[in-house]
Amino acid sequence: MLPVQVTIEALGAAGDGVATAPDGARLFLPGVLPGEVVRPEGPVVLSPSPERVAPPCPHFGPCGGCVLQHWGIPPYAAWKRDRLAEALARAGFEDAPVAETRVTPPATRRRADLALRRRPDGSVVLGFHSRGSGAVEDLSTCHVLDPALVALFEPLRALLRGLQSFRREGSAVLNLLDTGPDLLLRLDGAPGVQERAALAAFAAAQGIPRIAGAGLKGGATETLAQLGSAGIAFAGVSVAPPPGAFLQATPQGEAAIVAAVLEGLPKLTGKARIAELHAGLGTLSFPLAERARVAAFEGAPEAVAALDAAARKAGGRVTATRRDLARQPLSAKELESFAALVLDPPFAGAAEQMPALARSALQRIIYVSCNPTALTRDGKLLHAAGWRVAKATPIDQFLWSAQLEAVVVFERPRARGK
Ligand SMILES: C[S@@+](CC[C@H](N)C(=O)[O-])C[C@H]1O[C@@H](n2cnc3c(N)ncnc32)[C@H](O)[C@@H]1O
Repeated sequence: MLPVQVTIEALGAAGDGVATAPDGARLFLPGVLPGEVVRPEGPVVLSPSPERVAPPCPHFGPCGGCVLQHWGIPPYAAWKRDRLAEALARAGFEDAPVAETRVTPPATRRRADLALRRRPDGSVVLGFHSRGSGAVEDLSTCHVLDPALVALFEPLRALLRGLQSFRREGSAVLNLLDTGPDLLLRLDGAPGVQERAALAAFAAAQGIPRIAGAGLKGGATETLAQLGSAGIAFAGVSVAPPPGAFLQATPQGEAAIVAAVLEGLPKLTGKARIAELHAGLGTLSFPLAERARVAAFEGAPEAVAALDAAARKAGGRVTATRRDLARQPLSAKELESFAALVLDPPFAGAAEQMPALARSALQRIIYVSCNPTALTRDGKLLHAAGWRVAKATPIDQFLWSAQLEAVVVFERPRARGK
């Protein structure tokens, strides 16, 4: 039986409040804050925290996109900073210098993967997955997404309602590029000739240069409508991303990551080279290339092709190599010629690459992390090999979520006498 009331001790990694029941059981309760007295059934807040604020979005609660809109920004940002400090402490870096959290503003997210469902009456549900269930929250608005993407919700619903190739479920990946919104539709049917005409008319009406399609379970991506070029620039270099490509979630988050990465570089001589792992489209490669030559490695074939084409046009300071770094990590020997290394691995981290990094002769490793648990695991190896943290910067790319992005600058202390 649930206790009558509990006090919230802290927030857990998923943003739920943690409390201890009288019988010692740990309770995880959504929508509460540290210090609040709460009736667990509901939960019902009996004494609200002074840090509690009114959530701005009408979908907050059921929508799984945000979990912390009810918390004031200063304590929320401090919580994210503490989580980074804890992740590093668990790796052995007890006193790592952790900067203040760089928080990104609302209404700036430029990438959304929206779930789609067709109701029995033919109408379309479009939104993020509901919290704790497979259902989809039908969104009228969104306070984190860029308004240019929110403005597409209703027109997309109307388009999808008329598409026979959308039977029961699908998703719409929207990337807001410099050239406008880029749309990738993953549907449970294949659009025919007439539907392609409807998609082209939709693209023209909504100022969408490209619409691509793919099956629900992945497979080949094909262009369904192309009215113009799709592009985005990094440090002034224009890249043509494949549909649905990875982008840093907000321009402000990207700028904060780039700034922290560049700040973490050592002094570089004219001939210095930087190794960059998990380079994607070159978000970091081109800013890095303003400081040194960059050898960029990336596993996804479409991303590396886009990066390579842009790099060649830009004059060759970036070389792009396709490499699966989980199967074929760079060896300590291969790393010898680099002045510094930047890695920005996927959520799983870089377990296979870390042993070679730890024992390499590198002096600096700049680790861009989107997963504190993987950062702890990967950081442990560096700690054991004598590395220290020169600076760690938490970056709140996913406002009001429990996710945490960070740039951590690892430095090898110089051997005595050198
Ligand atoms: C977090 S994204 C970062 C991309 C880029 N640095 C950026 O800022 O846009 C991680 C990248 O790692 C790549 N990746 C994932 N697994 C990989 C692997 N086994 N080998 C090489 N690259 C991989 C993904 O394709 C993706 O581009």
